Amino acid sequence: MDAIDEWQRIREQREKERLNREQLLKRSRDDEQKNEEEENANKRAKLLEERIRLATKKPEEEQVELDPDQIANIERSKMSLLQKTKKLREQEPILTEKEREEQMEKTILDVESARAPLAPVKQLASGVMFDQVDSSLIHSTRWKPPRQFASMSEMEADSLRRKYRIEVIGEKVPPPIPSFRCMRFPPPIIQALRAKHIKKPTPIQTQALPVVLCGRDLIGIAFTGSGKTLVFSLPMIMYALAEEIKMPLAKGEGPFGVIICPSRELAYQTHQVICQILSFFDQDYPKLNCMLCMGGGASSRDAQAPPTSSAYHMVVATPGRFMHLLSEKKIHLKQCKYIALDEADHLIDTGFEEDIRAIFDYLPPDKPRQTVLFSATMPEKIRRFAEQSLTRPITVNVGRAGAANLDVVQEIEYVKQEAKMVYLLQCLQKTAPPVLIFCENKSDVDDIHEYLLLKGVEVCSIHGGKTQSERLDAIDRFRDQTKDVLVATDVASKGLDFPNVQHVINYDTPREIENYVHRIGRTGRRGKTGLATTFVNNTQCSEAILMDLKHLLMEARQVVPSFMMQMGEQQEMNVGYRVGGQRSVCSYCSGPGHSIINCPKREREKNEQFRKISATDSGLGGGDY
Ligand SMILES: Nc1ncnc2c1ncn2[C@@H]1O[C@H](COP(=O)(O)OP(=O)(O)OP(=O)(O)O)[C@@H](O)[C@H]1O
Repeated sequence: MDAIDEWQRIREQREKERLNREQLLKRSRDDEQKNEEEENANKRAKLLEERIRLATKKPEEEQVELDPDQIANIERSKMSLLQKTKKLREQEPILTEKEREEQMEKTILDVESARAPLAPVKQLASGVMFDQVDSSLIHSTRWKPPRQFASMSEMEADSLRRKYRIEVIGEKVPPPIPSFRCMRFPPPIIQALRAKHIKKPTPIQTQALPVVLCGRDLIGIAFTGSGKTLVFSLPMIMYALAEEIKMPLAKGEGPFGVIICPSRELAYQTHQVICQILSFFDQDYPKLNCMLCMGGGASSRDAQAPPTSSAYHMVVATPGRFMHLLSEKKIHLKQCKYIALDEADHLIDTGFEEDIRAIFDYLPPDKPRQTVLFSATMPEKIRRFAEQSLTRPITVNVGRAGAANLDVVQEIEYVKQEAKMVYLLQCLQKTAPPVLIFCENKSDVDDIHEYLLLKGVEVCSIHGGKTQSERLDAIDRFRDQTKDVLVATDVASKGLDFPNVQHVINYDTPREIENYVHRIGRTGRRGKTGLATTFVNNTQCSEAILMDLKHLLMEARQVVPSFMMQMGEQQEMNVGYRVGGQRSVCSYCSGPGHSIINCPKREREKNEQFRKISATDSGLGGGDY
């Protein structure tokens, strides 16, 4: 029994050993297979990698040799930070004083123009910029130049442009047309122009009207009083007329076009110009309405209620009020294809940029539209800004942007601060009325107004502290010549058109040369000559403005007083003006006597931003207007 048990035990033992051996053998076979599979997978991955590398290999990668930059990079990576800085300093090009200054100007300008361009938010969000949009988004009108002009060769067109000193930039520029009749305006418009003694287009109108009538975007630059208002008003009327004939507007509908102005006074004036023209449309033509939309509450007597009971084909507006109506959905821009920005530099430059951007956002992003920008001055910053925001715009330029009107005789007089008021009375004798007196501050306007009233002068005044009704009343009374003298802050310096102003007196020198150009531009309009007298003294004038003034006078071939002439090279260098240099205007404000580095306008705007003074719809930006 024991032997049998023993035998049984040995058998079981052997059987166990055999099973273990088999298991071990199987495991080792499995491992081998696994290894083989892994090896194959690795081989396949390597093969694939190699194929990808070969397929995507750039020719230069085939070179095994490293290029000098790669070597330098490797070397640089081994360096300490101090060594790297030293090396970079050594590699910096040695710039001359002038080159360094130019580089600095470029950097400042790049920073200043780096803000996002004007475009509907929807368009910006989808990454579509106006200059990249297809031509189906360009507003097209039915207007065509008459055959004799359409068939004009480019050479003929250029020679006509040279004759009128017109400069154009852009593709496929329509020909200049020196006749309103040839511009195919309907009889009521021609009659309305005749009634205002407007028979022949001014140079800016000769070229810019065909551009806008064709439906192209425009950047218009021309000196003060050269008739820019008609360039953006007449095409809007023509477009509204064509649309109304095609499909009359129902109650509450419209507008087809909008003009945005930076001040209520300017909006009021432009609205009047359009209404005067519309009053010549007889029963043979559809009735067109133009709404004036501006702030100022109940006092803004001509401002209309939003269109619920009637249709408005056109709107002239200030940005703040217009934005308000848009946001309250009291007005919409679904049918609007035409938008004009008067004094665009001023609108965009000051606190209105955000309002303008918001207004653009209400325009349908996928429909064609036409944008027209106009200004008497067009600093580089605004030009860049506008070029980014328009569709293949055409720039029409008559004279240097920011240059003074050559029809104005400019006189500069040194008057001590305490003698100014008395001398003012004497100065008023220089010409017959009407005379405009400009001051920087509201309190000076009030003082002069009171003083002249006491002296028996028929005088009225305007500044930002007065009610809207008082402001418009003063403008009307000066315009209809019931008053001989208007004393004003810069609220009246931009764009306002008074007939036959004989003399503009700058009681104090404006802080910026742009304002000087606008102020003196209130005279010498419609081709007539005018006189401008500016009081200067050393208590109130900055060196930069005096240098600007000196160069502006020289450019306009005016007499430069000897004390200004003596402002020598050293002072010119102090304010950054390069005598004999190629560039002689500030790329920020077009001032001819300083550079962007020490631009008084930039300085003021920076300070204003710092103090968080934002412009309101009350007039012209911040400041003591
Ligand atoms: N072709 C023309 N012929 C004669 N007068 C004109 C002509 N076009 C416009 N005018 C008149 O010239 C005056 C100045 O026009 P407007 O106000 O449009 O000038 P502007 O260029 O806008 O000036 P600013 O830059 O000061 O705003 C107005 O009284 C206007 O009626």
